[in-house]
Amino acid sequence: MKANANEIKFFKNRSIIKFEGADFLGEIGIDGRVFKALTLARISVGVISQQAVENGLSILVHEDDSEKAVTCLIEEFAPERKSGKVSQIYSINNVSVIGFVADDLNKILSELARNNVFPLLLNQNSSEKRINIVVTSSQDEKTKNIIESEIFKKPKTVHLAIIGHGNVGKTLIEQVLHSSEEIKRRKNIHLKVVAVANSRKIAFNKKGFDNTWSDEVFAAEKSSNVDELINFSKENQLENLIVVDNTASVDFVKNYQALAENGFDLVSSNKIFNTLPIEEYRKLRYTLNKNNKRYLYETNVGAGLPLIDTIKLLHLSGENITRIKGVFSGTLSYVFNNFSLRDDKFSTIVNEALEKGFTEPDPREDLSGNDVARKLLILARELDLINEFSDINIQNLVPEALLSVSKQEFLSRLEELDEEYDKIKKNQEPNHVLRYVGDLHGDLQKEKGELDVKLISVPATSALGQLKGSDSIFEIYTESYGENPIVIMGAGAGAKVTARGVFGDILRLSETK
Ligand SMILES: NC(=O)C1=CN([C@@H]2O[C@H](COP(=O)(O)OP(=O)(O)OC[C@H]3O[C@@H](n4cnc5c(N)ncnc54)[C@H](O)[C@@H]3O)[C@@H](O)[C@H]2O)C=CC1
Ligand SMILES: N[C@@H](CC=O)C(=O)O
Repeated sequence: MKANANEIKFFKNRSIIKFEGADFLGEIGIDGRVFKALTLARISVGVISQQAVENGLSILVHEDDSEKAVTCLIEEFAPERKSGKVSQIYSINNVSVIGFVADDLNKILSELARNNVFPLLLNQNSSEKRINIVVTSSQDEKTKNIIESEIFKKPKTVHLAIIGHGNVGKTLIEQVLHSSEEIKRRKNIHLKVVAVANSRKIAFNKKGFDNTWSDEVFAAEKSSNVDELINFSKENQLENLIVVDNTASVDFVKNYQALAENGFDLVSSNKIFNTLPIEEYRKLRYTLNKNNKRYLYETNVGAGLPLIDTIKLLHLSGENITRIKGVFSGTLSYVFNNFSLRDDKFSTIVNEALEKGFTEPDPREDLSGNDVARKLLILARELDLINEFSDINIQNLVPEALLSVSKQEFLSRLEELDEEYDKIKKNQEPNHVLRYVGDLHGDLQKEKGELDVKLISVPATSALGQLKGSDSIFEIYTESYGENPIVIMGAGAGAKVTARGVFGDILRLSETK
């Protein structure tokens, strides 16, 4: 029988009466006495479920009748309670019942489970495919929405919380708002941005933000706090939750665990989590598995380039990756591509990269080599290597004296780097250019690989030497491909390409939700 729009029934304010006993198997007349007692008390009975294994009965009644139902059963079964045959009679209040007809109950149950909804009661009339499920009232609207979108093929609503609305986050929100109608039409997915946060405050809009989102964030009064986000998602019973971390924050990643435990899938352009000590890295993966949640971070390396997925697939399919090297930083690509060819000062070009939105919030993260080192470590861990950040040999381009000053002071003293880099440029062999490279090598079948991050001088005619703009290049050497690496090249930084990559991760999660 086909599902039909008229067949969803929704009743709030119900209670489950639980009747539990030690061993009723083979006992005749118990059920009859239960129903007779309830009938004499003029209590109307709804969904009934019999738990053969635990030897119990669950009966749905209106919540106004719940106390009376428990009392009349306690009276009826006084002797059995005394002998211990009936162990417990009690009620679970604040539940709702949803009745529907579905062709594929398993699909619905798995969608509900993915959203942390586990029915308290379920009964099914197999010939009619009619199902009644009982859930706690704090999840009833969410349950109804999920069932409706499954059986009536209504657009599936995916609720997005965007954390960080700087270069990448702001562009992402604009891209989502711009494409949401098209995605609804083509994919039957309704993307709603319901929360936007920065380091100070968080704004919510249950209906979904529109183009005035930044005014709403400006006017928001709630302080930026993940508990606010979790409470908001619960109070509003939001299904299909994704949190998107577009910060570079060391603090925000500490919330991933709690978010996964509270029903959120995760997407991140922030690289910090994947470079934490391996124990913490593994702990989140364990929590994700346990809670049936996913974490995607394609933009962690190579911005919008399809790098992590490619490496994951190669590795998963058994291909032996023997080395990965290249220019991993869009910022340092831009800086050295331009500095090598132009007569401008090093500081001028670094400032340009900053203005173009290629750098990390603090550009010293790029110039110190930390950002490239993180990317290298993320790739190493995709290959199941257990390297730590401290294993990486990093050539830091920031002078010691500027490492611990404020970002503003660093930027105002940037010209102090000019003389040094001018010298390095001039000391190269003829027709050579500077490139800042990452190299993962060694025996990658062992527990750990060798990770080097350094500034080198290469012939201008080489593959690295011909790099342009802010392009990154990744050479992936594998056993099957021999000496000719798989090469992935393209914009390695920039708000638009990165936001597009984050958007891709959101869609990937939404489609499998
Ligand atoms: N710019 C690029 O080309 C690429 C950037 N990324 C990554 O994207 C992330 C964001 O970069 P941008 O947008 O350029 O940075 P940004 O500095 O422009 O924006 C960062 C945003 O995060 C917010 N924020 C910081 N700490 C927070 C916290 N604890 N809680 C809530 N919000 C917080 C800030 O208020 C700001 O809105 C970084 O992790 C970066 O590594 C990744 C690939 C490419
Ligand atoms: N600052 C980074 C941004 C992308 O990860 C870079 O320049 O590559």
